[in-house]
Amino acid sequence: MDASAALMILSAVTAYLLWFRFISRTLSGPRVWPLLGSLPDLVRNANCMHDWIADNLRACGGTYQTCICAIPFLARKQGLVTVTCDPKNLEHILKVRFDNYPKGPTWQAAFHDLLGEGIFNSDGDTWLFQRKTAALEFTTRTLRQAMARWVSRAIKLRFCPILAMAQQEGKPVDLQDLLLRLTFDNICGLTFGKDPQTLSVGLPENGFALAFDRATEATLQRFILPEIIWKFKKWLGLGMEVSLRRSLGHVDEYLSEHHQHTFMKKKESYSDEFLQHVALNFILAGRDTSSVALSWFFWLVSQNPQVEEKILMELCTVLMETRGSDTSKWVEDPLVFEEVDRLIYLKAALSETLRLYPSVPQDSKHVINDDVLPSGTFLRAGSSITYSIYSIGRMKFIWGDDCLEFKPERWLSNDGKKIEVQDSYKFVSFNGGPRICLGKDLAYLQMKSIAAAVLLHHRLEVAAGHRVEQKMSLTLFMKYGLKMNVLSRELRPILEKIKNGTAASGKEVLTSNGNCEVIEMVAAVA
Ligand code: HEM
Repeated sequence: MDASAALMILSAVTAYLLWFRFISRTLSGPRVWPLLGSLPDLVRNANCMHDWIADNLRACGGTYQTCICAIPFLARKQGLVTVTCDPKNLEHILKVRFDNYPKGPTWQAAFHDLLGEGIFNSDGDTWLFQRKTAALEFTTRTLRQAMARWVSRAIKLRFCPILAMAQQEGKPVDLQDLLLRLTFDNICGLTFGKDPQTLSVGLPENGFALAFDRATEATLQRFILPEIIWKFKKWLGLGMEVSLRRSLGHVDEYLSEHHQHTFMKKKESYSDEFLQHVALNFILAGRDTSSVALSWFFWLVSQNPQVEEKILMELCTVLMETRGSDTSKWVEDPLVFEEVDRLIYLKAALSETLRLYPSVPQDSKHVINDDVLPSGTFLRAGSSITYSIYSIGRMKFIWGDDCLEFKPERWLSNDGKKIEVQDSYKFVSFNGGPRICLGKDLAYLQMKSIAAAVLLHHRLEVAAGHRVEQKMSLTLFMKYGLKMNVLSRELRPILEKIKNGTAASGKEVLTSNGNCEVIEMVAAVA
C-alpha cells in the first residue's frame, strides 16, 4: 500500500470517528454502536420491544433520538428516528402541525400492494376525500344499527353456543382466535352486507381471512428491510414477496365476487379496484383492533376479580331495570343498544384495557419540513417520528404513580355515573386530531356487547400452563393466543351483593337511574 492510499484510509477512518462522535452526542437515547447504530439493542430486545421503548422513554424524560445505522449517508437518509410519548409532542404532531406529519412515502410504498390508496394508506387530498365521505356514513344511526345487528346475531347464534359447548366438554378455547373470527365476521357484514361465518362450530378455515392474514404478515416483513431490497425481491419474485403476490391474488378474487359495499357503492364513478381497496382498509381497521383489545380485556378481568364483580353488578342492575327479575330473560338475547349504552363502568374497564394494552402500540409519521417539538427536540426533514402509544399509558408523569395498575375507576367522575373526559393526548389508543379513529363509537358498541354477553354467561380463567405474552407486530396480539377455561356464571352472589350493598347504605347507589323498583326486584331474585 502506498502512502497516499494509507493517508486516504486514515482520513476516512478519522472522518467516520468524528461523525460517530457527533452522532453519539447529538442523539440521546439507547446506546448508539459504531456502524450498527441502535440495531444490536433493537435485536436484543426484539421480544419485549414495547417495554424496552417504554424503559428508554422513562429514562429520557419522554422523548429520545436514536439511529438504526450509524453510517453517515444511511443515518441521515432514513436512520434518524425520534421516539416520543410526551402528550404535548403528540398534540403537535397529530393536530397542531398535522400537515407536516403525513404517513409518508416509506409507509405508503410498503402497504401499497395491499391497501392501495385507501384511507389508511393515503395522505393529502386522496385521504381527505375518503375521510369526508366515510365520516358522513360513520355519524349515521344506520351504520350503528347495522353493527348492533351483525354483532348480536353472531353472539347469539354462534359465539355463545361455541362457549356453551366448551363449558360442557370442559375443553379450553383460544379466546383470541374466536374473537378474531367474530370481529372479522362483523366487519365483513358491515362492509359487504354478508357474514362469512368464520366463527362457526368446527371453526372452518376461510380462504379470504387466511389470504388476508398472509398478505398483512408479508407486508410487515417489508419494514424490516430497506425499501430498495424488498423492491428488488418483489421484482425477482423472492421470499415473502411470492407469498404476498399469491395472497393478494386470493384477496382480489374474493373481493371481486363480494364487492357490494354498504357505503360508497352508491357513487358509481369509483373503479372496482378503488372500491376493493376501500373495503380492505376498513377490514384491516376494524377487525384486529377490537379483537386484541377484547383479548387483553378478558385476561385483565380474569386477573382482577374485584373489577369483574363491579362489571357484573352494573350489568345486573341495568338488566333488572330493562328486563325484570327473571334472570332467564337476561341471557335469552344479547343486550340491545339502549342497554349497552348504560354500561359506564364496562366502558371505563375497556378504556383502561386500551390504556395499558393499546391495539396499535406504536405508530409513526414522516417529517416533511424541519421542525422543533414542544419538548425542544429538533426534527430533520425526511426523518421519521415514532409515537409510542404503549408507553404513554405507562408513564408516571402522565398517569400517576399507579399507572401500571388496572383501575377502571380512574376514568369515572366522582359520582361514578359518567366517564370523566381525559386530556385527549394522554389517551391516544384511537389516535387523535384529524385522523382520529372513525370507528371508535362502533368499536365500543361492539366490545361492550361481546364483553357483556360473555361475562353474563361465563366465568373465564386462563388454562393451566398457558403463557400470555405480547407478539411484536403492528397490532398487539397475544403471541400464543389466549387459552381459557370456560366455566358457568353464578349470578346469585352478585345479586346478594347488590341487595346487601343497597340495604347497608340505605341509598339507591346501585340503580343506574335511581329506580327504587330495582331494589325490590333484587330482593325478589336473591
Ligand atoms: C378497539 C378498537 C379500535 C382501535 C383501538 C382503533 C384504533 C385506531 C388507530 C390507532 C387509528 C390510527 C391508525 C393510523 O393512522 O396509523 C385508527 C384509524 C382508523 N380506524 Fe380504528 N380502531 C378501532 C376500531 C375500529 C373499527 C371497528 C373501525 C371501523 C368499523 C375503525 C376504523 C378506522 C378507520 C377508517 C381509521 C382511519 C382513519 C383515518 O386515517 O382518517 N377502527 N383506529
